[in-house]
Amino acid sequence: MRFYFLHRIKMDIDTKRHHTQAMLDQAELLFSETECRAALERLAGEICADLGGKYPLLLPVMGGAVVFTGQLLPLLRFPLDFDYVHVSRYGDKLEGGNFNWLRMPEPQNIAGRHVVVLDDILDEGHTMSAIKEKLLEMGAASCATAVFANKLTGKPKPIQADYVGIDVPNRYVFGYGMDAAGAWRNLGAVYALGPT
Ligand SMILES: O=P(O)(O)OC[C@H]1O[C@H](OP(=O)(O)OP(=O)(O)O)[C@H](O)[C@@H]1O
Ligand code: HPA
Repeated sequence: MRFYFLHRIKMDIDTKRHHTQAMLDQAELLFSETECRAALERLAGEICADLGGKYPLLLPVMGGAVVFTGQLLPLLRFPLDFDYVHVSRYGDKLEGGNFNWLRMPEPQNIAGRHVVVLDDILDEGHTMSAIKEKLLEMGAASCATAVFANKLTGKPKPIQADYVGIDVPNRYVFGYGMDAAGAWRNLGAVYALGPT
């Protein structure tokens, strides 16, 4: 019986691995690793110029911001503090739903600080807008926003990011921290989902 279940789990994982690989094989490369690096370095230069003297508090939005943040931090050679926000409204889906607030920093760590929210993508803009509103309510002195990718949705957004790495077309994109059905956050380049 135990063998049957282990065998079953392995088959499920094999199927999932196969589907996940197929997703990448059918995807379109939008920005290569070299192009992503160049965009990151430009964006880091802008943040250094504007915020280098302000001892800001950096707040990545987990989990999509993990690659962007990990690549960006070593380029910010000035004093800063670090904490994180964890909120999700897509989960493994391709369309956003209700917010699932999983973590916000303690209000006493926000009050009076210049905060910089980091995220992988600004799509409809609801996530960044809601986070910024909360941080200002918590007493942040200012709230700057930086996203690696800004999606050109062609629709009005409740917020525009102050710092943008790349503009992506109005398609579902993944890589560089952005997931496709939970997978492929680990890619150093940015892809658009192919036909399903
Ligand atoms: O601009 P919006 O339309 O609000 O979408 C952008 C948000 O969606 C994704 O998060 P998601 O909810 O998928 O959680 P994740 O970080 O776990 O991927 C992404 O990381 C942004 O936080
Ligand atoms: N890709 C990955 N995650 C996302 C996207 C997207 O296009 N939009 C919102 N979250």
